[in-house]
Amino acid sequence: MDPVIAVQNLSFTYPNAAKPALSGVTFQVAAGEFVGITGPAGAGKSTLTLCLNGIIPHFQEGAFAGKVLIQGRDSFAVSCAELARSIGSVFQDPEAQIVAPSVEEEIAFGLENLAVDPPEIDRRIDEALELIGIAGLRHRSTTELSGGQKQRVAIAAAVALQPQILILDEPTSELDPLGTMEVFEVLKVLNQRLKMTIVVVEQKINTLMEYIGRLIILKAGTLVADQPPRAIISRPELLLNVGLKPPPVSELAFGLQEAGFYAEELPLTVDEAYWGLLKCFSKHGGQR
Ligand SMILES: Nc1ncnc2c1ncn2[C@@H]1O[C@H](COP(=O)(O)OP(=O)(O)OP(=O)(O)O)[C@@H](O)[C@H]1O
Repeated sequence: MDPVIAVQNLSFTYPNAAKPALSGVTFQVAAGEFVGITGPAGAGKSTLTLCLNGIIPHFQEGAFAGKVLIQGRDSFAVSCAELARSIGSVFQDPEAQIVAPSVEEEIAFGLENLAVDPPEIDRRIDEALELIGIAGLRHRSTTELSGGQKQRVAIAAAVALQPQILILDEPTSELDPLGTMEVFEVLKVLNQRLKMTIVVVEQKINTLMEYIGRLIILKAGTLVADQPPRAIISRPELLLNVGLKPPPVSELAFGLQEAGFYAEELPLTVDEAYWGLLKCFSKHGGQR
């Protein structure tokens, strides 16, 4: 099947910048994938998301080379508004993204711009709020919401447009661990229930690894790894090389594996570590 996102040898340099923000980046995303993008500050993660939703090259000047194909359409040849029909965007700071005084109006905003009929707008607002688990917020003022609620409203507004692909740039950077988990649970529902393709930039590697099917690591504008999370944690140097620590449960199991004690698949979650350790313990412990 054709990829829904194809990035081919993409390079981008901001005006007057000494070096490129992205350099020869190539990867593909298939329909229904849940992909994470991580890397240190300045690695080019935000620039890459701007290339995916067409803000680069349409609204940001700079030297652009290579190709970005969204559902087979060249981002250079198609307008941002046209791309927005296939790819929804959620940015880091919901404050900057939310423009309307009430939750209902915020979600209606994008739909009105697409000239969707009022009864259909009403239906889509209900559907999006229900799906994101914030139906009770429909009539609330956007200024009264917590950071986590605002971020979920921003996701609901993007989802109401029914994009096949959702791209999020550090959507949990302002959130505590509970808010972070809530956002990722919402993304899981969108991915599993609606088969939406999700691409999320995230630095909180522990949470990210539990949800994604593949992790792309950027460093200084280049792609340094593109593998499933279990392959990444079996090579801890990949994360350490970009200043990120592997999840503690994975690190522990990796250490035990090196010492010849842990023989199971490396765990990504505490739950997986628990069962893996229990199996190893029953093998080794039985010989006491
Ligand atoms: N508008 C801009 N003009 C000039 N240079 C920019 C601009 N935006 C980003 N850059 C530079 O491009 C490079 C990549 O930045 P980018 O914001 O894409 O990285 P990032 O990985 O998202 O970083 P962070 O995690 O800090 O958000 C950096 O060197 C940054 O300074």
